[in-house]
Amino acid sequence: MAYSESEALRALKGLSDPLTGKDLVTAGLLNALQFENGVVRAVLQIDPSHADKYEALQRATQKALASVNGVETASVILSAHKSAPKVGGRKRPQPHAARRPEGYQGDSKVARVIAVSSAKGGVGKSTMAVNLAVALAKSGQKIGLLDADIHGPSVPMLLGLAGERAKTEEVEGRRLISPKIAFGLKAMSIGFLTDDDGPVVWRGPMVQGAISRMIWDVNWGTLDTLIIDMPPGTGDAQLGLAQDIKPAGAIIVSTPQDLALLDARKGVRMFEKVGIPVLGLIENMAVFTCPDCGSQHHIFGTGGAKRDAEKLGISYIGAAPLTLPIRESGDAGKPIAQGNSEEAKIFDALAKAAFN
Ligand SMILES: Nc1ncnc2c1ncn2[C@@H]1O[C@H](COP(=O)(O)OP(=O)(O)OP(=O)(O)O)[C@@H](O)[C@H]1O
Repeated sequence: MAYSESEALRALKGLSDPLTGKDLVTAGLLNALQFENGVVRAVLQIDPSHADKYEALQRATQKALASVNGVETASVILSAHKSAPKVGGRKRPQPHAARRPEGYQGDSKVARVIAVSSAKGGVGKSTMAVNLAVALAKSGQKIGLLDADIHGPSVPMLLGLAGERAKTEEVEGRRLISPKIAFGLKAMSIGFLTDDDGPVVWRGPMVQGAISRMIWDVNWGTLDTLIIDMPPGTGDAQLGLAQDIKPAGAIIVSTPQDLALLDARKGVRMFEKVGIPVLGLIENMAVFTCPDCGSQHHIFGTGGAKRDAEKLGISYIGAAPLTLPIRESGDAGKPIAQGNSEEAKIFDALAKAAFN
């Protein structure tokens, strides 16, 4: 039998909200319910201060949805996200009360979303995401960059925006967060939304809620590409995030080191699991050229990334070298891709190859 939303809602009405005792639909927990190609996705909007109490409900919801006719896979995400408050009293028509508008924010025109991911920390994923974004913006494209690395947001520093705070603005009756503009692109990071400089220690559902908020409640306007700098790793948090964001494709960044490549394989599998195409692998820190004598050193090994990409059946987009100017420009908040250096040309070529 084919999937029917009313059957799914009936199944959900059999589950109760641990706080109010009401069924989860009546309690208003159901924030989104979508079905596509055998996969049903639900988002439960919860109060983050009671996140613990909802873990059992998350599992029960998943089980209930998986038993609905026509459903092959059910995925349920807990989100602390609340829709942007309406201002000015003007009501906008909502296509379905329990469904988030398609796309990344009802009012935005974001042509596509691409995730930049690494299975392992410290391989230069954020440096890569920032420089690819700057290279694309330099070529005249409208680019947004969302730092989804909640625990270690580095985009503010890499774009020279450390310490800046985001403001909000009213857009068509909704209060949205204004992105920061730097090097011709629009950027958003949790670093612009929090007040203290300490590490952000949040639980999974709260992280997802914060990232959803940055996607749906930021005034991105019209974009050719929104690049998401994903948190490193291939655990449940990253998987949930990939499902929540549903990017059109993912780029994996890895160093040539065996360990990083092994993890990169896990990253490829993670995206495959949720039906997100992997656009290819970019190798970072591939070679170091001695500035004094010009000799080349493959500090993290050589050849493995290309071989692995072939084995995994994904394309090998290209490589960036390990150079002092890349590191120094990152630390100084002036991405190297903005200029005309040799490195900038490499990022221009990588951006062209990855986002053509
Ligand atoms: N190609 C490169 N050449 C020289 N230094 C680099 C290069 N790529 C990244 N780095 C440096 O390596 C360090 C880690 O980079 P970055 O923060 O981009 O990694 P990451 O993978 O995003 O890390 P995390 O996963 O911890 O967020 C930074 O100091 C950065 O300047």
